Amino acid sequence: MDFAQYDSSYSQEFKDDVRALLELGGKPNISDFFPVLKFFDLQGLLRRGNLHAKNILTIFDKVIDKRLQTRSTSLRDNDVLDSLLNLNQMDESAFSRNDMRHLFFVLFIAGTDTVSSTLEWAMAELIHNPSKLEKARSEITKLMENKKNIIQESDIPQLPYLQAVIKETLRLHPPAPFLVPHQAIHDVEIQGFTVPKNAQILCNVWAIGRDPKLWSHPEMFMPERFLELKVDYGGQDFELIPFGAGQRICPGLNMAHRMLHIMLGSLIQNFD
Ligand code: HEM
Repeated sequence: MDFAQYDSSYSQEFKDDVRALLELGGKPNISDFFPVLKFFDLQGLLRRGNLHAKNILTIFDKVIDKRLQTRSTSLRDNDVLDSLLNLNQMDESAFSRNDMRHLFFVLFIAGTDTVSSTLEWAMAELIHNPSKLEKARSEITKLMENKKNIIQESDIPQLPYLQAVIKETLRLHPPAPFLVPHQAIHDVEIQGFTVPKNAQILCNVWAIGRDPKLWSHPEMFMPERFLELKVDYGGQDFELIPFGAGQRICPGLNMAHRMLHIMLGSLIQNFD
């Protein structure tokens, strides 16, 4: 079963369920404003979300079953699934099959649509701004002149304009526009506002990314701004936090950083 095979029915089903779950998660939910209504799930968001989540978990079950059939009794260590199955076989109580299904669930939900939607936005912005696309292409062509292969991870630091394109895309189109809901564990005062204990906190990074007090011409796609600004999305510069910040910052940041640059870079390098 190969998720990367675009014509496989599993990968299509899986993609549709992930997309549907993320769309449901991004919809305004009346229960966020009136928590007393949570139980009634008036918009059916929870009910529909649970259906898609169940489908995804079933697909993982099939993947795990198939691997269990093909793998021999000895412990193999070929990929993440093998390593997790080894852990599970060594001590089922320490790492159960259910833990495995849910670990894959969170990794795939958090790590697929976020990267693909950022890539789609980057391509859309570049297509609407052909001079910026040309600038990105010439930077890549120049660097790769004497190299035979497509962009590698080690090339990323030498591609400042490509890096600026990714930052500018995440500024304008953060895939998690409100980050992930957090909860205040005690009363806290921030700049004169009291946030009461247990309040749900949504951080509007979409609005921060377009705040005219922070960015000049905030609605314009201008990667050049990042060539001068020393601002990064590592969680230290609060004007650009598409991955969040602090203790719960996205653990996939480094992987996403590499994937975004390599994928966008090789698309620009190889297609017109
Ligand atoms: C453009 C790509 C991505 C963006 C913008 C992004 C953004 C985020 C954000 C905003 C959060 C919540 C942070 C918070 O609680 O405030 C998060 C959490 C998370 N992300 Fe990412 N992410 C991306 C890619 C990935 C990838 C590739 C993976 C792994 C394969 C991943 C795995 C996770 C996980 C497991 C969490 C939950 C962490 C926790 O609950 O503490 N993400 N991400």
